[in-house]
Amino acid sequence: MTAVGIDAIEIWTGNLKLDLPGTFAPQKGEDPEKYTKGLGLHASSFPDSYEDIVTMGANAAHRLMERKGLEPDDIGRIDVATESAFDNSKPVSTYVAGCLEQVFEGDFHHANKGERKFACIAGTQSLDDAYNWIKAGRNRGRGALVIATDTALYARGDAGEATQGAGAVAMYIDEDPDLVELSAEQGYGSADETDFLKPNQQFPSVDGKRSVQVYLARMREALEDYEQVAGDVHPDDFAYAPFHTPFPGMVRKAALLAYRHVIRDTSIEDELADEIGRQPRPEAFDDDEAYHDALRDYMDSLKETDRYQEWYDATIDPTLSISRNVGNWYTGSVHVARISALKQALEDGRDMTGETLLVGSYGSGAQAEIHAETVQSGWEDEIEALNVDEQLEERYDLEWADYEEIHDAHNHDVDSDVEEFTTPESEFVFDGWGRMGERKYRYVD
Ligand SMILES: CC(C)(COP(=O)([O-])OP(=O)([O-])OC[C@H]1O[C@@H](n2cnc3c(N)ncnc32)[C@H](O)[C@@H]1OP(=O)([O-])[O-])[C@@H](O)C(=O)NCCC(=O)NCCSC(=O)C[C@@](C)(O)CC(=O)[O-]
Repeated sequence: MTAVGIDAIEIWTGNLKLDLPGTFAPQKGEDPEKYTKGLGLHASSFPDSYEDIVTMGANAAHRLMERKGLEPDDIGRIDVATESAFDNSKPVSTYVAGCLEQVFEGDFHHANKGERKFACIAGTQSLDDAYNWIKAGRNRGRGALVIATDTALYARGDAGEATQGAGAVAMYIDEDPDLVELSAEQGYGSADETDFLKPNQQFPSVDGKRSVQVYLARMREALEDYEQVAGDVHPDDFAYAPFHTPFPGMVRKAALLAYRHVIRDTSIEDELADEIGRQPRPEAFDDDEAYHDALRDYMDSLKETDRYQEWYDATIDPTLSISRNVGNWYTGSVHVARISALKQALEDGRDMTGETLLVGSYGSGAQAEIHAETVQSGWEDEIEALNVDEQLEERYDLEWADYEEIHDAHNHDVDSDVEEFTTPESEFVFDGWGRMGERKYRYVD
């Protein structure tokens, strides 16, 4: 069977940055360590006044197409995953195609375009659509462009304001991919939940504490479902586990639960038994409460073991390095985590070809999905070609007053006219409104 997966990937961060411990925490009267140690966040990315989900998505796709020498004719689908769309009918992918047609010869008239919505998991669902389209043989030798782009803003004063972010990830899905092959096996955990939603409103209604619990519950279901099709997962089976990362502290919680689950009935549980005992089993308890108390105690002890900490440092921590500095990119977040891990592997000189990634996506509302990816032999060139560090370094560092202005500039209910903080260069920019209320874009050399 032909391998199908991600051939190339590019990211585009919003051009502005908010320093969370340095600028945000003091204004909130909070300890900076709530951000750096608690949430695990140092900074978030924001779009400048001329940026939005279209410019960020088109800029990431432009870089990707140029680098891979792709022409519009090579692309048979453009799927955009976003939960920040500004139009209930015309998909963002049409705007992105319009942008790209300004800089490439040819057009995308024969490409199928769409938009996917299911909170943050829509990016992974778009990968599925592309994978299925290619596997079904309907692609006529062409690949799919998948773009995950979001401006994750919360209402001012909402607890979620700490976890904002903005950026896009563009991926080219093709046969015989250079980066990773996607597994056919997938596991799902899905339920009708009311934890985070935007009922025809720009900023989310969110029950933050509950959203954390729902994330953990759905991820666990997805892992169990994945094991039904792929067999039991063992920690030695995968090199990294990139997870949806609304903030690194969320993944810290998920990783501990996942580790407990995957070491159950393995030699690792046996080896740890002298130090912390064996995992509690429900049948040994008279009631649920006693079982859950025992489970919590076991997890507290597990977290402190060298064995767990070494696993966490090697397998999870490398997936969080970009997220720490950009915040939540919603649909792009798990794809940023994959890049972080592979970037760390490259910096460590690790040979990743043939290694497995266990990828956990999540979207509020709520659904989790787990699948595996096999790293391909072209991965080093793909990751080496990224300019993530330069992009992050070049962001304009917002003062508090700037932050207030730029939040207003992107608030659909506020009529504000904010000067740009950065000067666009070799990128698409928002260029005003058309006669039917459409957004217009232009490429700035
Ligand atoms: C995440 C919350 C709830 C945090 O809400 P909060 O009330 O601002 O923060 P907190 O008081 O819970 O503190 C956060 C952590 O910092 C710690 N802390 C506190 N102070 C200190 C200190 N001085 N030194 C060290 N640590 C400190 C504190 O103990 C805690 O750690 P924990 O106990 O949870 O491990 C909020 O930011 C929020 O509502 N965020 C938005 C929702 C969200 O991100 N949920 C995540 C799961 S849902 C999801 O991932 C989906 C999503 C959001 O991406 C949307 C989609 O799918 O489309």
